[in-house]
Amino acid sequence: MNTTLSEAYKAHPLHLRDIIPLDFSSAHSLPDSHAWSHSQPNDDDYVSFNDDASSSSFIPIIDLMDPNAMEQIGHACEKWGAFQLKNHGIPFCVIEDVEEEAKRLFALPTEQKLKALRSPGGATGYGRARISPFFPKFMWHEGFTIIGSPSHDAKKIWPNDHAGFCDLMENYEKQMKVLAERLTQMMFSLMDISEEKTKWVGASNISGAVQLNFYPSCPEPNRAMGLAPHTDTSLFTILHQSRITGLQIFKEGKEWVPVHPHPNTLVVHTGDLLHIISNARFRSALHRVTVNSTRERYSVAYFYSPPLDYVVSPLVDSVARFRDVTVKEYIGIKAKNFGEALSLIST
Ligand SMILES: O=C(O)CCC(=O)C(=O)O
Ligand SMILES: [Fe+2]
Repeated sequence: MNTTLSEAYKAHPLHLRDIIPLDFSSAHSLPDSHAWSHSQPNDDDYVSFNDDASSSSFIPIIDLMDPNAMEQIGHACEKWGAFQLKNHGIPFCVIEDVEEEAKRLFALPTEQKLKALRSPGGATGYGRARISPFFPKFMWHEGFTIIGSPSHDAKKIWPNDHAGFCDLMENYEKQMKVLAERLTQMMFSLMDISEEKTKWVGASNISGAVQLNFYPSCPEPNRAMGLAPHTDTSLFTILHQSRITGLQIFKEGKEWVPVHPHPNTLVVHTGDLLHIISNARFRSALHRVTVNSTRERYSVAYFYSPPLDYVVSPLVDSVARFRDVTVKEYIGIKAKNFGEALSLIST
């Protein structure tokens, strides 16, 4: 069982108030604790998706079977820090089954979900987004984090009926890992990184996690926030989003752009660790999630990172913009300093 990523969070315990979500099923108005001061745009503020729209307005959709996929991925990671991926090889039914299990989980009564509440020093189970302590207001969101086997947490929720959930999640994690390895090899070959330095790819002790996200429909979506702006701590993240728009990427430090869901495509975000390894060539994507008044939204994120003791450093020939840091150390810096983490390790 891979519990390594949990180790990195033990030293950074959270207060229970930053872990226990609101009981959204009984929230018929927006409590002050969840009311963000300024108006949040939602997807109604954007023109609906249209394939003819200017290609520079939407993150690129890349076909993994395209002979030029690697170059396209490089370009997307430089410009956007994100892309959508089709023909990725993960069977549709695998993704659909995981989304169904996420729906089954989040539809449970609050007291049943709270049985698997993340412990203050823990990394897995049910709870608010980990970034909650860094914002003055809470988010319109519930999450469930899985590292390795989810059986320990799932058993608390479904004492006699957790095997199906666990099998589907473990299979999803396994399949995502294979895809992540393929993408890592592509990104590393774009940067001319030698095989000597990428021996960890394919190892069993990589740091991987699956995050199930639920955004209930919200009585005042324009004053609420699904997930506040953040970058992922991972090397990169592979995300499945349900058919509801909500995810937005901050493009080139200028504007929020919606990432509209497309059937059978996965979203890939560059994370902080790839930002460091590429010496800021591949930028970690600042992203956030908006909510809406009528539709619930689900997403499933797979975070992929090297083993905890791997030393992350810029693996390019130019002057290094970041100092060396182990994955575990960087997770600690991010857990304490959030948005300042990259600048704290800048040279
Ligand atoms: O729900 C989404 O689309 C994004 C989720 C996300 O950013 C995360 O889990 O880190
Ligand atoms: Fe994220």
